[in-house]
Amino acid sequence: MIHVQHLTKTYDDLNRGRFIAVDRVSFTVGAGEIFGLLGPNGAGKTTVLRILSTVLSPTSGIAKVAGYDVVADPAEVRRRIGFVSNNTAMYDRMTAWEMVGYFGRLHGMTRDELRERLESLFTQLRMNDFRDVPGAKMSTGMKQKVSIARALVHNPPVLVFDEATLGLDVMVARNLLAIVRDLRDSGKCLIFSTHIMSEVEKLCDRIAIMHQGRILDSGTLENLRQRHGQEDFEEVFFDLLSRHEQGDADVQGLAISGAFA
Ligand SMILES: Nc1ncnc2c1ncn2[C@@H]1O[C@H](COP(=O)(O)OP(=O)(O)OP(=O)(O)O)[C@@H](O)[C@H]1O
Repeated sequence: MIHVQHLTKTYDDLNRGRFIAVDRVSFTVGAGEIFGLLGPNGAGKTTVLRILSTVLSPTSGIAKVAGYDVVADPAEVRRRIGFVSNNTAMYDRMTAWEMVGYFGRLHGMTRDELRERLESLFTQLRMNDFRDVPGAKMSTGMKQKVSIARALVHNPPVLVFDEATLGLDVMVARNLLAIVRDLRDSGKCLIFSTHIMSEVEKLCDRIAIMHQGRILDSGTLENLRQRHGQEDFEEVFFDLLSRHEQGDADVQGLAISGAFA
């Protein structure tokens, strides 16, 4: 479903000069799988996800969604992907129902298709009790559900969650994680980016640890624990980051050889 190979993105930054935000990143994600991108601020997670959703173009490398290349077929990619972040803007005067419907129309859905889809989405995400509440009066949890419904309205097979739990209280965040699991169980292909270790531990089928634009290691939680001889995932994470910062030859070599891809 998602195929990323040697993806690289450089920015020409006034202060830093030519800056490599994403450095030869490779991974694949299948249907019915949650792939976690875990990394500190500035690791390059959002840049990867923006390239996948065709908002940014890569400098080099390949990114494909459901078989379509993000550079060659951006419109086909957009039909098959939904993007959820933590800062989706709401229209104050539109109700939840109107807002999700508006995005469905942008995707070219007909009136009848849309009515049926909205009924089922509002039920699935338990949004019926606030379908007529305008954006200005929504709680943070309601807004987050609207942004998930917006991303799901055209029923894409691939979904991207970019730091989606940031700023949510514990209950709302739990609710979001439960929705992500349900989506996985219904066969969707999901990427979930976060800097919160416990979220990937609880949620993700496979995890890639990203730092300074590179994937330092990836695999199931169990693979990562075993490979690094640590039961505690936090230790695995900090060990990898500090070895990378010290320029450890093993970590560099493995990343370059693609052993962690
Ligand atoms: N338009 C831009 N011009 C220059 N540098 C940029 C630009 N956008 C992002 N960067 C830099 O690229 C690097 C990766 O940023 P990115 O937002 O992808 O990281 P992230 O892992 O998502 O972190 P965060 O959690 O802080 O969003 C950072 O050093 C950032 O400053």
